[in-house]
Amino acid sequence: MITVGLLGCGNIGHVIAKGQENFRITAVYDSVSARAEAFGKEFGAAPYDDFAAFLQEPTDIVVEAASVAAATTHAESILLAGKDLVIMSVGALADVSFREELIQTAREMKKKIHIPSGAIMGLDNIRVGQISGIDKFVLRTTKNPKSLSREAEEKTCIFSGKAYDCVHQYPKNTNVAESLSIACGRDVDVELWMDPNEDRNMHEIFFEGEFGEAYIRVRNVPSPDNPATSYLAALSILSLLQNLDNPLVIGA
Ligand SMILES: NC(=O)C1=CN([C@@H]2O[C@H](COP(=O)(O)OP(=O)(O)OC[C@H]3O[C@@H](n4cnc5c(N)ncnc54)[C@H](O)[C@@H]3O)[C@@H](O)[C@H]2O)C=CC1
Ligand SMILES: O=C([O-])CC(=O)C(=O)O
Repeated sequence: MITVGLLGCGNIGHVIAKGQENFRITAVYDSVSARAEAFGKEFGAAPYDDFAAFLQEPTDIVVEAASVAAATTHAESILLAGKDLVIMSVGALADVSFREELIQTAREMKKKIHIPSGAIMGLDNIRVGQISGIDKFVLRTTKNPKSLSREAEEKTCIFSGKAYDCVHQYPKNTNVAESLSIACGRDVDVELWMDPNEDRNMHEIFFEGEFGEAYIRVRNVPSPDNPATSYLAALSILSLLQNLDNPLVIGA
């Protein structure tokens, strides 16, 4: 049975705890220690308020489902502790030198860094962008203003530019922009819209290159406990964890 350490006992943490199958969450850490305590009690995991002690637990893999700040602070020490790592707050990897250092550490430690598909679909084959020419790559994200903790009377574009800048301005809402950039091997173009008439978290991907062209549209149900996060993002980690020890690997 794969043992998991969970960094971040929020919305995503709860979804994966409820779906434990082929893996067990045995240790949890949250900067709000009452959350780790309550989570530990509900799901039978050991709660920690000291990160070094959390890493001492003999877990196989740590799932970061907390924040870009948490991923930035803790990713390296997780790998150095000899654990595989799942990063949900992918915006942390927008800093190329930080990302390269992490990959180097993972290589030296013979550990893996997993980036789940999260709130989008198609991340697998978007990797063809690394081996074949791309003419255009645009991510258009549209969310209800509530999901962005904002208000708006009408559909409004609040960002248009590169993923690198978008994840710094909207770290809780655009991790997918960085996942796509890493997958296709270039800093992709991003538009971020808020629309009071849209009740889903919508991501549209426009991708053209040597392979042909693709248009992917995902209209995600927001998580009831955190409308910024699509429910699909939590399901995506769950699917990754449930299949870690599956000999049959599906997708690119
Ligand atoms: N890659 C993707 O496609 C997606 C990524 N996300 C990201 O996943 C992460 C988790 O999302 P949710 O569970 O919905 O968030 P949430 O806000 O419901 O839960 C986050 C939990 O982490 C804790 N936390 C925050 N910073 C921390 C730190 N520095 N150290 C320890 N604990 C910390 C909070 O106290 C909270 O309990 C967020 O960063 C979110 O932006 C969300 C959706 C899609
Ligand atoms: O959950 C979503 O729809 C996307 C999201 O917040 C992110 O990329 O951080």
